[in-house]
Amino acid sequence: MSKAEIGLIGLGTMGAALALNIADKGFDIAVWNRTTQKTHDFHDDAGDLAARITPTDTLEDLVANLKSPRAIILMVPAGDPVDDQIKALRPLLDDDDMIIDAGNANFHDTNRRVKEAGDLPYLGIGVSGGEEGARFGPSIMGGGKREYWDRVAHILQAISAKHKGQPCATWMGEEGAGHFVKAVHNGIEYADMQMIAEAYGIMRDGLGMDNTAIAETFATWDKGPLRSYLIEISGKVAAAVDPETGKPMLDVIVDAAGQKGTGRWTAIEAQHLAAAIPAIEAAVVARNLSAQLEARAAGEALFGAAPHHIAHDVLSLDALEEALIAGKILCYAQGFGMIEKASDKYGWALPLPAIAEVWREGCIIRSDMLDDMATALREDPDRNLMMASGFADRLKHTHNALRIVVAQAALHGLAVPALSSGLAYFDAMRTARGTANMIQGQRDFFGAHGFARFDGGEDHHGPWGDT
Ligand SMILES: NC(=O)C1=CN([C@@H]2O[C@H](COP(=O)(O)OP(=O)(O)OC[C@H]3O[C@@H](n4cnc5c(N)ncnc54)[C@H](OP(=O)(O)O)[C@@H]3O)[C@@H](O)[C@H]2O)C=CC1
Ligand SMILES: O=C(CO)[C@H](O)[C@H](O)COP(=O)(O)O
Repeated sequence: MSKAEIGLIGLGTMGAALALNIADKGFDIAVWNRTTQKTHDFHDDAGDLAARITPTDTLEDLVANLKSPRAIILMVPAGDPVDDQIKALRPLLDDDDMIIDAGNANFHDTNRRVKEAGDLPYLGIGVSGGEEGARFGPSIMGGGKREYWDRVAHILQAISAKHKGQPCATWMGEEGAGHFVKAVHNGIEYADMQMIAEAYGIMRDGLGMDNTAIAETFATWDKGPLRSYLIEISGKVAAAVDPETGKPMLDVIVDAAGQKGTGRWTAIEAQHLAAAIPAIEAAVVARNLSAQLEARAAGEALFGAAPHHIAHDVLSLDALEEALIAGKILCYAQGFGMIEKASDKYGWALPLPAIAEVWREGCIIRSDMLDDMATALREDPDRNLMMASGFADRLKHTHNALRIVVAQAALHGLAVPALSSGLAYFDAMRTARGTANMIQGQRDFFGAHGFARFDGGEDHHGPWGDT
């Protein structure tokens, strides 16, 4: 067999699907996995595609089976496994061979690895779409030197999702820019999922709807402005029945959300950047809180269950849909605002409209609304998305519904942290005169930190000694 065009390490959920996708698009690929049996099982199960796949038992064998200059994709868990693989590979590679970390790396690690790689070509690429996306067309966010991206772009664009024929695989910028954009994607994913879960909670506990009615509602919303992969799968999750018990799946799944860390990375980085992403942060906190099962049960025993039931004439499903539309716009406005801040801080010149475009298909947050976001960001990438005319009009029409949902949820003891953070962000961003003058007064009172005055000057002090 002739040498392969590209190599891949890590035949887990994503790596296996990505390798099949690459082979399916006509590229010969050599693969290696830490557990050798998995490599052979993978090859045995590859059907017609097996002819394009070279299974290898050692890293030396993998490297020997690749065309020079080589390109090797890592698809292993973030952190030490990536560093360990780089360490093991490095001595086997020539100077112009390339390592491509396609997992969910923390972009600070990618920045470091780019530096440590020196002249060895290194790319950090964010891949989104889960197993199905990896197999049939993910969204790909590339980071590293442009010339390195250009070397493999023909493969990455061929395997990516397409929006009206346009590949959803784009170079985002130098160093860890691709992994940064993927982290923000995941932060938005967390907030989008959390807001949908909050709407589910209002339907289940507030409006007393059963899973079938909830599933139908999501299916209806998926035909309107909320049309998106996450709304679609939420309807399917709500409709699914547990084959073991015959109960709705949602009634057998424990209400404690897992997380691998990308949302947390985004929240932490937002603090470093002084970026305002409250809905995303609220979604991360909500996952942390969800894990406190025993403490929450103790809280309910101590304080009693909240009243929950909301009358249907007070809160309609239409209002809930509008609240989700408003929440979604506000959450994306926050995410894109954070990307803009990072672009300035790290000097990446991140292409905001192209980011919206690359998220239109293939990734977990894909939705019809992203196409409109791409258009709005093309018109003016520096403007907060909530101020773009199309989105401002939608917010003018929907923010009152968000207000009603948050108010009713608060009155009935239903926690809606992401929706209420979205509303607070909206209200803060449409308030010219805020309340931070009080904070500045307090800071100056206890620490002589100084404050600016409306009538001029930056470093004034108050007459606190006289009070
Ligand atoms: N699952 C998803 O939906 C998505 C995942 N990702 C990212 O893709 C990457 C892979 O995830 P996923 O495929 O889900 O993970 P899996 O757990 O399914 O697979 C992990 C793979 O990495 C290998 N591996 C684990 N630890 C090491 C190590 N220390 N050294 C060498 N190889 C190792 C495993 O080999 P072995 O068989 O020997 O255990 C396995 O092949 C992660 O960074 C993840 O965050 C990105 C987008 C979506
Ligand atoms: O990157 C992804 C989707 O885009 C992965 O599925 C990731 O694992 C999701 O994050 P978490 O496990 O924290 O929910």
